[in-house]
Amino acid sequence: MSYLQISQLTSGYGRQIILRDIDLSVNKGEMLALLGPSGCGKTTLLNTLCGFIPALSGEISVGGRNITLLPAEQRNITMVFQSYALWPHLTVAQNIGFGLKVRKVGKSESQRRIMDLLAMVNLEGMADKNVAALSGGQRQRVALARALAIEPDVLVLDEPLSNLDAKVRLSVRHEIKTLQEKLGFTSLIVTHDQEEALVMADRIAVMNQGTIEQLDTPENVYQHPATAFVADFMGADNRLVWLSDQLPDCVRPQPESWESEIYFRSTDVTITSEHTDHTCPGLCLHGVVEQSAFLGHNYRHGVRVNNQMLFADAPNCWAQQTPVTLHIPAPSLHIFARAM
Ligand SMILES: Nc1ncnc2c1ncn2[C@@H]1O[C@H](COP(=O)(O)OP(=O)(O)OP(=O)(O)O)[C@@H](O)[C@H]1O
Repeated sequence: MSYLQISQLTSGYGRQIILRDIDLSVNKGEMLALLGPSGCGKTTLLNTLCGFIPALSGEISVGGRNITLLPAEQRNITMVFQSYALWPHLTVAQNIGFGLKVRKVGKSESQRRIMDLLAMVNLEGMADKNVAALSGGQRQRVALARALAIEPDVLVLDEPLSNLDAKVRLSVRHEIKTLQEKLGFTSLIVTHDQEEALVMADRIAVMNQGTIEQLDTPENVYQHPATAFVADFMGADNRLVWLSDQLPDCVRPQPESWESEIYFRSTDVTITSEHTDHTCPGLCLHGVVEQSAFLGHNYRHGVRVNNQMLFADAPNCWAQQTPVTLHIPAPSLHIFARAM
């Protein structure tokens, strides 16, 4: 059995049900990312786990202990917030030691833990600084150290990086991941940034409208999305609807009497001149280049295929109005059957 086990959980606000029959398990020492668009219920799931809102039905257990009905302070789950939620009038060390003081941990033990944590989050020498004088990245490290100080059973991170600028974000996310691997804490991180989830998490739960659409490794969620929603959300946002029997044999789904929705990434398309023959299995589409934009590492083209605009990336820029063939290799096509 997993360390954190959520079974058939339903919860919401008043009469409004937000989460329906959520099943989720997190192993000890694992970092699991909850990924999904705004409003899909990520924060509601964290709040239910932490005991800030009650479960309407279902069960939550940690290490075999049923915590479903326990008040927040008895769950030993700590949350790191997007807004840091530090005490502005206290120093770095006082913030980190706050939970230890509440738990009446002795002064010398407390001091030792604070110093260890300061070193772990690369804030040595900052113990006596006021948190108001720190940068965003430093504040989030203090918040992380404060959460870890009380050695929670589960650490919950609610969009911990979204207040940081792009560059700091990249370094802090690697720091959190390194720390998690070193200390082996069990954690749940909420994000709506797919790259962040791919980089940081051991497994990802993709959420949509209060349910989990796929719970899998980053590689599988990216390369083998289980549903059309996951494919689209993970960046395969070119979409075609075809009759299955019009598809080449190599990508034809079973049963054939179904309409197919096909998703693929613009980065997986090869643009070639109009009459190029492609030998490797996949889909060939004929169209005309209508737009191109420089993305830095390559160009993104808008190519009209029949009446639809599809996007395709290439290292070189294809001129507007050029007739082209788009080739998408079979493994890059994510095909889902649709009932007619
Ligand atoms: N306090 C509340 N009272 C009533 N409804 C709420 C409350 N908080 C959130 N909701 C609703 O619950 C749904 C899920 O919201 P939630 O904050 O869990 O989504 P989220 O996935 O975390 O979104 P975001 O990425 O924008 O933070 C939304 O429809 C939202 O309007």
